[in-house]
Amino acid sequence: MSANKKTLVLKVGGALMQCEMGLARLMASAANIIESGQSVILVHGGGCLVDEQLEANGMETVKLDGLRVTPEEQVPIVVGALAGTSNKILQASAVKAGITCVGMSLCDGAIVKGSIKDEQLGFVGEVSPNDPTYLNFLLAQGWMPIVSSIAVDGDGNLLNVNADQAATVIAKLVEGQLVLLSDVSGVLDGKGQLIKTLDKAHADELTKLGVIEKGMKVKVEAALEVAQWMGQPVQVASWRDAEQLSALEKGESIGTQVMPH
Ligand SMILES: Nc1ncnc2c1ncn2[C@@H]1O[C@H](COP(=O)(O)OP(=O)(O)O)[C@@H](O)[C@H]1O
Ligand SMILES: CC(=O)N[C@@H](CCC(=O)OP(=O)(O)O)C(=O)O
Repeated sequence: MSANKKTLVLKVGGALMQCEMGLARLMASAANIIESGQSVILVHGGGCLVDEQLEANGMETVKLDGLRVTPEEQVPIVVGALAGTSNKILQASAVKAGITCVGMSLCDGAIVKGSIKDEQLGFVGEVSPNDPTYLNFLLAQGWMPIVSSIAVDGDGNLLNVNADQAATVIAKLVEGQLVLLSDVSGVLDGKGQLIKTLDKAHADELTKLGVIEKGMKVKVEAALEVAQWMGQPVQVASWRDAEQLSALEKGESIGTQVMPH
């Protein structure tokens, strides 16, 4: 791997797992980027798969400010949908695209420290960067880690972590370039138009107005946190435009550029 290129940390949302064409395109782009000498880490969600699995088991989905309230009885279903089904769907697609990948979660190699975020949310985790050794080892082999957002705390509780928040921690761990890929072209304004650049003041204003809400509120907060931490913009874009990812290398922007200031 080239030493002067930052590792690309791509976060994909759950809707991708239900779109075969989107999956194939994303993996083809990732394969090209890896081929060009840049390392890639894929961090993924799977919220819609969790919703489906909960419903199939007669359980309710409750969210607070974009985060799933996760009572103890839902933990096995959440873990199965994220660390199991979602992770393996992505691995299968990566292998098909010729990528050597390793399926993992936030529980592996002590990469992060996890704790319960807020008792109100149940088994929802907050994570902080801990030790990048395992990830760096995988990247040094030219392999692509595929990371689900399941973590564990010091007491051995499995925790459900929002995948955008998981991606911020992975980006910090490897000091990588973070791109949050969702099912929308980026952050949209009140008229549904794409916002090309977004700073904190503008994001706060749109959040107050209710234009940025739910999952996008969590995503923008995650993007702002990493942009400020790294001192460089973070992109929020669509996985439907995965072929545009190569434009990033040329310094071009895709989707919404979330600014550090
Ligand atoms: N201002 C906004 N711009 C774009 N999407 C928004 C906005 N506010 C709320 N959303 C919602 O946020 C969703 C993306 O967040 P989320 O569902 O968590 O995505 P993912 O699963 O890809 O992480 C969009 O599909 C949209 O429904
Ligand atoms: C605590 C929390 O909200 N966890 C998320 C984890 C999955 C996720 O974030 O998936 P997307 O990226 O597809 O939204 C959830 O259970 O839905």
